[in-house]
Amino acid sequence: MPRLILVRHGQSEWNLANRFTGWWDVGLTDTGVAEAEAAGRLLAEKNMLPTVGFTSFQTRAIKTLNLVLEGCGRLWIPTRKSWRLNERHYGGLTGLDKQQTRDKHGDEQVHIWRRSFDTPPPPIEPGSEFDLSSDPRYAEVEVPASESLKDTIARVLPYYTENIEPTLRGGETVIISAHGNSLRALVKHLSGISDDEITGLEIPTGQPIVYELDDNLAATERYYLSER
Ligand SMILES: O=C(O)[C@@H](CO)OP(=O)(O)O
Repeated sequence: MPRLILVRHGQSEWNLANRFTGWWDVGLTDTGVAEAEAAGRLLAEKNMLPTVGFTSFQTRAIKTLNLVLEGCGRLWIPTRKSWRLNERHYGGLTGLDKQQTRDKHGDEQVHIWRRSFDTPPPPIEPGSEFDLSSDPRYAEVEVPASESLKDTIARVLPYYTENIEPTLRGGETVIISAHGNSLRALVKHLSGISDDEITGLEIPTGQPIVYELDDNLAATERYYLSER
């Protein structure tokens, strides 16, 4: 039966610094590296060995995928990257300190920007230091000015259906290394979680989540590998 392993990147520099990150490209901290390495060792211990990998265009997820695969002796498997697996774009909040933003705009407003299903954060100013529209990695992509979780789902799910589902149907054990919100999009779809409930689901860094799937790719089980 096909299996899908989801892993959120290890702790990033801006997770640690408490800054809104989104599409901005930051590295892993030493803790993040250790989390990814431990995830790889866990996959090896549990004999849950990926045969195909997918990740985003963002360094923290790519590095996590590589460290996980190295940890389980699978650096050699085919991997594919897509911007569609990127974190949700944080718009004009990108780079701001989360606590300072709460102090300025209030807890309620910041909670809406962070966890509303369909209200996007304010758009990024064109030409701002965090504007990625001329980054060569996004040459083929219309970089959004900001995204809600709903917008994120609208670009993650077609990629899952068109590229990942056919791979799973081929009987592969697929690992996806991605981000809090691109993984929420997948968990919402696979576990049939409502719009209201999905925003409350927190996905921890560096903890492999396993989906056991049936032949129709419906989830029969979802569990944290560390709990088995
Ligand atoms: O800053 C971000 O891009 C995300 C993930 O770290 O944060 P949040 O918890 O607000 O979705």
